[in-house]
Amino acid sequence: MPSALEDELFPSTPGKFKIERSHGMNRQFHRCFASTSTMFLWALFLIALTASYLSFQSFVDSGSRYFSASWGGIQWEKQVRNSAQIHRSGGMSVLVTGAAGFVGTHVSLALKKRGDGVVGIDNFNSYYDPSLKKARRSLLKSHGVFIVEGDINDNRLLDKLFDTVAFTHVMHLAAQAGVRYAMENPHSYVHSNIAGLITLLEVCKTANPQPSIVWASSSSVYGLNDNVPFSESDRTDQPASLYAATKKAGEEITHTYNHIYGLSVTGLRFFTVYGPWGRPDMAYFSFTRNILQGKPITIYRGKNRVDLARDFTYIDDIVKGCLGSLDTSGKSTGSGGKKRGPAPYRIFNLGNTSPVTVPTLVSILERHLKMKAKKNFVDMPGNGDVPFTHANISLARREFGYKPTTDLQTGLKKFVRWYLSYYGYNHGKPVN
Ligand SMILES: O=C(O)[C@H]1O[C@H](OP(=O)(O)OP(=O)(O)OC[C@H]2O[C@@H](n3ccc(=O)[nH]c3=O)[C@H](O)[C@@H]2O)[C@H](O)[C@@H](O)[C@H]1O
Repeated sequence: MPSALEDELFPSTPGKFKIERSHGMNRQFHRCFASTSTMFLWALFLIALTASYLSFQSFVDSGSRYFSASWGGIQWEKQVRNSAQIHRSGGMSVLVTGAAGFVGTHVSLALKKRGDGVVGIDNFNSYYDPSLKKARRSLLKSHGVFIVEGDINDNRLLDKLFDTVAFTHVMHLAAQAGVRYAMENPHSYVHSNIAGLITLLEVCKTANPQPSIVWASSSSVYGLNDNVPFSESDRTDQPASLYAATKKAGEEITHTYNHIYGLSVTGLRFFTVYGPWGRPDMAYFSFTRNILQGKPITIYRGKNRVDLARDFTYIDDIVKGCLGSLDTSGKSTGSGGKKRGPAPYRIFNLGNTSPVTVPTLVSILERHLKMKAKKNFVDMPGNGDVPFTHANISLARREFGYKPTTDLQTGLKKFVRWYLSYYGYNHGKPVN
């Protein structure tokens, strides 16, 4: 005989229905009641199942976070504090974000060499070969600079760093770089250049004392501006790429934090920085690799076959600009998230003031490499590039004596020397 529950679940035999009807209203009421309580039991069961799944998930998440965290602990704190030690009078302790990046490595090294305290943070992402970033980390380690592996979106890590060291300055260089890659992976620009920036500023605003912030904007904010040379007061509301748009947004976002919380902010518009330990995604670097490997290179051309040009700026000049900015940044005025008075908000171009065309860049590389490039000229695709850049640097010169001294010929010679010593002529694989 089928049970009552089976009856509820399988009321499909026509004969049965007839019998049930003949039992009248009382039977109907019991059926209805039994059906509601069954559904109620099932609902309870499902809720309990979901709740236990969710709590298991959060246990797994927090567990994996705990176990995979590469930071924290007494030894870690000791390394952070040692790295942040200041070894000159009037020195600063600087948190350098993106410290395993191209500019980050050079700036960290220069600060350390003059006796400032430096702690780096870098997420070692794979936008380009992470082994180059790790080699830069080893270089910094040999000079006493410790890089914490972590993301600037991790506010717990940032809080912990500020709990461990009272940083006087933040040199914020962590970013998703690259103009054309923004069409491939737009969200990575939002993640690093917008969300990451805000996470960092939130931590800086509540830190006590608040640090002064110097950060990397970009020449690309000038976008379709055609006033030459580009001055800081020129319009920057016509970005040509999402990369440029996120950097411009960064300028507006930092202004807000300066205005509301009294954070001292200096934005640096870098103009196509190049040099030893550079970024493999940039033209001068990938051209070098391809020329050495006998592979063709693509040279973009503008409208009416006009050559593209960039105000290529050598890394050592950029480093001087970064240190000059840190030295003159002025203090933040807030504390505990409250503004106490107006704080400096500055923006500077850091360029070279002498644009060079891309074909000229290639011929300089050919000379240094003693090899001919296989050149493919193609019309510039609509991918965010701008036809030329040219910096007016008078503001930075006036404020902290910024004066670039390395021309492209000299700078590329140093780059090629480094490239060959790092990768050798067998290209691609580091020699050590
Ligand atoms: O100043 C900046 O704010 C930016 O500078 C840099 O961007 P760009 O000036 O675009 O440098 P880069 O890619 O080296 O291309 C150089 C030239 O080579 C041309 N180019 C490029 C690639 C190629 O295959 N062929 C080619 O002709 C290309 O059309 C261009 O004319 C940084 O990458 C960026 O992160 C940001 O910091």
